[in-house]
Amino acid sequence: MLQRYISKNLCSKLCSRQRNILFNLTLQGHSCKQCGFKLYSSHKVQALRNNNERSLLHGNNRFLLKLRYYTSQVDTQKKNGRVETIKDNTEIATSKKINVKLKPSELKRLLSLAEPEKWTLTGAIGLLFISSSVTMAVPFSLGMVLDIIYSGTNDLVTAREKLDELCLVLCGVFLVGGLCNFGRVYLMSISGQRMTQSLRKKVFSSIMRQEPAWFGRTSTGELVNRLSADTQLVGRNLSSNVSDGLRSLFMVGAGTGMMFYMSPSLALIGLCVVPPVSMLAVIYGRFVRGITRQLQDALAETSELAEEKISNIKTVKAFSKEKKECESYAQRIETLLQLAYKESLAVGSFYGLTGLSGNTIIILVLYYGGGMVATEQMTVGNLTSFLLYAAYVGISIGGLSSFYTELNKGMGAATRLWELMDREPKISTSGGLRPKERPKGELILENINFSYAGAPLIKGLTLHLLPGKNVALVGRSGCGKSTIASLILRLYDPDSGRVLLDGVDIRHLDPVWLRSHIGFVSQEPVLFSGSIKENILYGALDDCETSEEGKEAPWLVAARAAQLQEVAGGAGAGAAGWRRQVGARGSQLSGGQKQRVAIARAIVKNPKILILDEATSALDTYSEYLVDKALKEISRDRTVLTIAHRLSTIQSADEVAVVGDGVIVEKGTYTELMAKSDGYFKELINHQAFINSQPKNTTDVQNS
Ligand SMILES: Nc1ncnc2c1ncn2[C@@H]1O[C@H](COP(=O)(O)OP(=O)(O)OP(=O)(O)O)[C@@H](O)[C@H]1O
Repeated sequence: MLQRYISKNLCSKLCSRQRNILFNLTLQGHSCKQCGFKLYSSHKVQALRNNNERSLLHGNNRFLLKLRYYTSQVDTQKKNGRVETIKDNTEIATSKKINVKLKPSELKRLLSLAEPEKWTLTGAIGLLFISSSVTMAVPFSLGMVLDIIYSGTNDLVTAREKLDELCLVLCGVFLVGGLCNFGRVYLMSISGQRMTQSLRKKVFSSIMRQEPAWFGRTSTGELVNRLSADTQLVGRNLSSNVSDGLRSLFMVGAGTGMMFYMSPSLALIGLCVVPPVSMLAVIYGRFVRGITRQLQDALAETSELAEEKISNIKTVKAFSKEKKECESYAQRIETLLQLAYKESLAVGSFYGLTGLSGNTIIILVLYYGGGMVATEQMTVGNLTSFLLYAAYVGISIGGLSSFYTELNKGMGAATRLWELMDREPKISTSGGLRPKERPKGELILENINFSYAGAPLIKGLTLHLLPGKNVALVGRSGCGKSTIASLILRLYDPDSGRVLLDGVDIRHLDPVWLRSHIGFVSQEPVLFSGSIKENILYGALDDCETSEEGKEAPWLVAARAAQLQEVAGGAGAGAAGWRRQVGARGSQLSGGQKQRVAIARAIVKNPKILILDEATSALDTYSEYLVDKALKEISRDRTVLTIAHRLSTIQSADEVAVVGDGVIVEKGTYTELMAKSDGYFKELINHQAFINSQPKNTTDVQNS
C-alpha cells in the first residue's frame, strides 16, 4: 500500500511535467494504478529538470525524495534535439524516511504558539467553564421540576411557589450563561485571528530569509498555501477548536460525573461504548493527519499552476493554450477531489459511528433506567436528568471527535510550518563585518567554481574589477554571465574560490552592508505594484526621499538620470506624474520604461559598484543613447560590470572580459581583442554581426 502510494503519486507528479530528463530512483515500487508505470529500485523514470526535493506522506511517514541530475547530460540532449539514454552514474536519487507521529513535544510546541494570548485565552476558558456549568445545570433542574410536578403533593400553592422560584433562578442563570458564551466565542475568535496573523508574519519572514537556491527548489504555490491555509488552520486550532474541545471535555467529564452520582450502575452500562470509540478515534486521527498533509500538498500544486498561468496569461493566449491549461488544472483538481473523497469517507464514517455510540448510550439508559423507575429504584425526574446527561455526554463525545479531527489537521499544518520556520538559510540575511568606510570597490573573483544542482558551470574563473573602470562581460548565451553577477551580490556562494571586495572575502561581510553598496539592474527588471516614485525608492537607503536645501531629492535625481520624466508625464513632471501607478509587476509600463525605472532604482542609493545585466536591451535607440549617457555619467568613480550583447555597450567599456566554458578566456580592450586574428571574442562578434544582418522574422511575445 505504502509503495503503491509512492509510485502512484511520484509518477503522477512526474508525468505531469513531461520533461525528457531521466532519473534513477533508489526506491522500490509497484505499478502506478493510473498509468501502469512501474517503479523499481534503480529504475529510470522521467523526472523534473531541476534539482528537486519532494516529500510524500503516507500515514505517519513522510518520504523525502531527492532528485538530482547533471547539466552536461541535459545539454547533450538539447544539442541533439532528442532524448538520449543516460548513463547510470549521471543521476542520483535518495529517499529518506522521516517519522511524523504526533509527539508530545510537538503538541507542546503547538501550544507554545498560544503563549502571547495566554491572558485572553484564560479569560475565555473561565467564561467557558461558567457557560458549560450553566448548560450542565439544565438536566438537573429539569429533573427537579419534574419531581416537583410528580411529587404527588396536595399543596398546589406550595408546588406553584417552588416552581416559580426555580424558574426565576433558572432565567437568571441562563442569562449569565448566554453572556458568558458570547464572551468566550468573542475572545477565542480574536485571539485566534491574532495568532494566525502573528504566525503569518513569522512564516513570511522565514521565507524571506531563505537563499535564492532554495526558492528554485520550492514551489511558490506551496509557500503561498502555507502562508494562507496552514497558518489559518493552526490559528483556528489553538482558539476555536481548543475552546470547543475543552467545552466538550468539560461536558463529558461533568456529565459522566453526574451520571455516576445519580446511578453508578446505570452509568457503567451507558458508558460501555466509550472505550471502543476512543480506540477508533486514535486510528482515525492518524489517518486524518496523513490525508490532510496530502491534501495540502495537492492544493499547493494546484495553486502553483493557477498562479503561474494567470500571471502569464498573455503567453497562454498567444499560444492558444487556454483549453490545455484548463485541462491541466482540471487534472490537478481531480487529484484533489480523489483525496477529498477519501477524507470525506473517513470523516463521515467516524462521525456516523460516534453519533451511533451517542444514541446507543441513550437506548441503553432508557432500557435499563425504565426498568429501575418501574421498580422504584429511581424517580421519573432522576431518569429524565440522567437521560439528558447521557445525551450531553453522547453529543460531547461527537464534539471531542471533531476536536480531535481538527487537532490532527492542525498538527499536519503545523509540521509543515515548522519545517519552514526551522530551516536555516545557507546564506544568512544579515550579520558579519560592516566596515565603517565606504568601500573602494575593488572586486576580485578568485578561482571560482560553481555548479547548479551538481552541474558545474563556472570552473576556476578569475576576474579582477577595478574601481572607476567599466568591464563588459561577454560570452555565449548560458555561459554563466548572470550567475557571476549573482555571485558578486552573494545570492549564491561559490563551491570553491572566493569573491573579494577590497581584499575581504564577501562571506565575512554583512550581506545587507554588501548589497547596500551594489546597484543591480537585472536582465528582466521586476517592478512591484505602486507608483513610479515608490518603485524608485524601493532601492533607496534612508534619506533619498527628502532633499537638502536648494537641491533635488536623490530619488528625483536618479529618476532624471534614468530619463524617466517622459514616463511620469513630460519634462515638468509634477508630483502627480511620479505617482503614476505601474500596475502589478509593472504591467502598465512598456519593457523600456520598466528598464528605466529599474535603472533609477539601482542608482538611487549611490552605490559604489554597479552591475548592469543587459540593462538597456529593451530601450529604443534614442532612449538607449540617453540612458547610456546617464549611465556613463553615474559610472564615474564606480566599479561597473556590464553584461552586454550590444556592440555599442561593449565598445564603450574600458575592458572586455570574455566568458567561455566556465572561465575568462580572453580579456582586453575592444580594439585589442578584435585585433587577434583567431580570437574567441572576434568570432563571437563576427557571428553576432552576421545574425544582426539577417532579416528578423520571428516575434516573441513578452508579458509586459
Ligand atoms: N537557478 C538555476 N538553477 C539551475 N540552473 C540554472 C539556474 N540559473 C541559471 N541556470 C543555468 O545556468 C546556466 C547559466 O545561466 P546564466 O543566466 O548565468 O547565463 P547567461 O550567460 O547570463 O545567459 P544569457 O546571456 O542568455 O542571459 C544556464 O545553462 C542556465 O540554464
